[in-house]
This record gives sequence, structure tokens and C-alpha cells, in this order.
Amino acid sequence: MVNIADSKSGINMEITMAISGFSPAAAPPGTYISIPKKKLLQNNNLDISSSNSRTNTWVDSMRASSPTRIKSSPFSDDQNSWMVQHPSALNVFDEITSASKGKQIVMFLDYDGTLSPIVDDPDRAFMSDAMRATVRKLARYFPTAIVSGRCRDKVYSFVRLAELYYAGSHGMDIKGPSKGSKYTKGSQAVLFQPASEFLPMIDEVYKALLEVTKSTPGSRVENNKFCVSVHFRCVDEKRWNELARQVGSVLEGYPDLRLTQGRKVLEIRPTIKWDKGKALEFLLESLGYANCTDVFPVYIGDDRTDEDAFKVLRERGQGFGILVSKAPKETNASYSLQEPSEVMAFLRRLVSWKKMSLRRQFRMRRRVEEIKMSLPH
Ligand SMILES: O=P(O)(O)OC[C@H]1O[C@H](O[C@H]2O[C@H](CO)[C@@H](O)[C@H](O)[C@H]2O)[C@H](O)[C@@H](O)[C@@H]1O
Repeated sequence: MVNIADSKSGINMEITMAISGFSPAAAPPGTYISIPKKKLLQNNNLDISSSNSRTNTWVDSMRASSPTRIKSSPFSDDQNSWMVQHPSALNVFDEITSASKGKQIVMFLDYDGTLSPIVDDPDRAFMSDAMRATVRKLARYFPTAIVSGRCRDKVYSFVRLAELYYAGSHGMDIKGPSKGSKYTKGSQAVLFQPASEFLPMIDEVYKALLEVTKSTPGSRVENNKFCVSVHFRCVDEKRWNELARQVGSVLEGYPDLRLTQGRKVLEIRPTIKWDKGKALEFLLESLGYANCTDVFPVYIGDDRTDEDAFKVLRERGQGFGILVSKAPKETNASYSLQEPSEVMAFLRRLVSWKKMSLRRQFRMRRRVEEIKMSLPH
């Protein structure tokens, strides 16, 4: 185990032997690596100061519901042109697989809204058995990671597949497969927690938010270990202003925290330069694909927080993102799927395609052997 600690900033990271390629883990066991706080902290670009205008901005954003949504009616011109720019991954399946030719596909899957349908009660966002079986098969053919805003243990309790990588708390809590996977070498596992110094603060904020939002019916506070979610899906819209004020009153005392928004949820997290995009890069490095041209990452997600990962893929010019959405949204993803059932159909096709191409390769190799054997020595 490599213990990475910066005594000045108090930032601690524990890495249980990263797989390969990731530079901090290359340090000899037991050594300490200093990570300047400046490198990890970023400017809090969201206004969490106390003011009415701040509350109004939040409420406007909450009203937009899925904040990156472009207003349009079904089958409007907007929708049609959006679908041209972001075609269904099912319709262009052959295009996608031929782009991946000769490269290792690595799969990244968001959880809520991608593998499980959105429901009112976050504790009941179960994944179907059919989806679990599909993801299990997928992981046999491709390294697969679940990247979620949820606490890692919670998302694991829903997915229950030990052969996957998990990046919980928006990528701030990464763990490799606990069950043998052909993509891990020996018993090496990976654990990366870049925000561990924030644990006591997050816990404190969670408790304060629980207390202050008690008077708002329908609100729900979820402790996601390195971040906190305040749900407003079941709060009457007339009370969103009140809820935003309550959250703001708590955050005032915590300049090292920032606020982002997901689907009917306010998310409070540390102001470190770490997100789902960074988690994707970390996982690719851990898998040994740091500077490789022969890797093809595919990230499927439905939320604004998934945009960080879509953006990384665009910038790297590698693989692509698939946005799960029924409505047009501003996105860095290249393709779209409408809902989790389409995600499952896409994953199944990917598995069938891979099986077929492996069989084809096997037949070709056997044929070559037969020809070689039939040649006079
Ligand atoms: O990154 P994700 O895996 O998509 O996690 C993002 C948030 O997902 C959960 O909330 C969302 O799903 C709930 C259940 O369907 C729904 O009730 C809620 O309105 C959605 O925002 C999770 O509960 C949050 O903690 C995650 O941050």
C-alpha cells in the first residue's frame, strides 16, 4: 500500500497499489508524496455567498430541472436537428464498432438514469436483474467501470458485481475489482480517494443540512461520503426557494465546498479539481492506457456531472460519450440513447458483436493453421 500524504495541506490519499501506469503509485511502498494543495483546490466558481440573487439563481436552475435541457416540444425542429447531431447509438451501431476496430473498448457507466430508471425514492433506485446480467456479460469482454455521484458502497449494493471498477462520490472514491478480473494483474487492486481530508467536513455539513431542511416537506438529504445530495424531486415547487435558502445558509460557513446540480438534486462537494472526467482518466491510466492510441473509451451517462467525462473524451479525441436523454440537451456526448432500456439493448449488441468478432478471429486463425499444415514441408 502506498500512503500519499501532504502534511502541510492535510490532504491524504491512500492507494492500494494502482494497477499500472498511474504515476503516484509508482512510488516505492511506504513513501510519501507531496501534492501541493494548490494543485488540488480549484476556485469555487459557484456563488455560495449569502444573497437573495444567489437563491434566485439556484431556484431558476432547479426549475430548469435537468439544467442543460433545451426547451422543445417532441418532434420539433429542435429535436430533429439535435438527433442529427447526436444520433441514436443503436442506429449507428456499425459506425461505432468500426471506429473501435483494433482498439480496446473500455466501458464507463453512470448509474442513476443510465442503468436504473429515475424514481422518487433514491433508496429504491434498483437495477433490474436483466440489466445486471447484461453488465456482467459486458465486463467479461471489456474492462468496465461504474462512475456515480453516489457513495461507492451504496452503488455497489445496487450493482453487486465484484468484477467491476467503481468510482463513487463523483469519482472521488475509486476502487478496482474485488473479484479476479482479467484486466487486473494478479491481486492488485486500486483505491484512490483524493478528497479524504474533507470527510469530517462533509459529515458535519450532512448533519447540518439534515437539521435545517427538516421543515421542508419532501426534501431529502443523502450522505454520499465525499459529497452530499439534497433532493428536491418530492418538494413542492413553491418551496424550492425556501430549500435553496436553507442550503445556502449552511454552505456560507464552508468556502471549501461547492454546489453543483443534477437531476432534481443539489450536490455539495469539495472544491477540488476532481470530477467524473478526472476519474475516467485515472482509470484509463490505472488500466495501462495512459498514452495509448489503441484504446476506445465509451462513457454512457444521463446527467450534467457526466458532461465532465464526455468533455475529456472529446478533448482526447478518443472513444465517445453517449447521453441518455429523451429530450435535446446541450452536451459534449456524440451519441444518444433515450432511456435505460435502450442502454441495455446497446450493451447487449456490443457483447454479441464482440462474441462474433472473437469467433471470426478464431476461425480465421484455425484456417491459417490448416493451410500451413497442408503445405509441403
Ligand atoms: O451519477 P449518478 O449515478 O447518476 O448519481 C447522481 C445522483 O443520483 C441519485 O439521484 C438521482 O436518482 C434518484 C433515484 O432515481 C432520483 O430520485 C433523484 O432525483 C436523482 O437526482 C442519487 O440519489 C444522488 O445521490 C446522486 O448524486
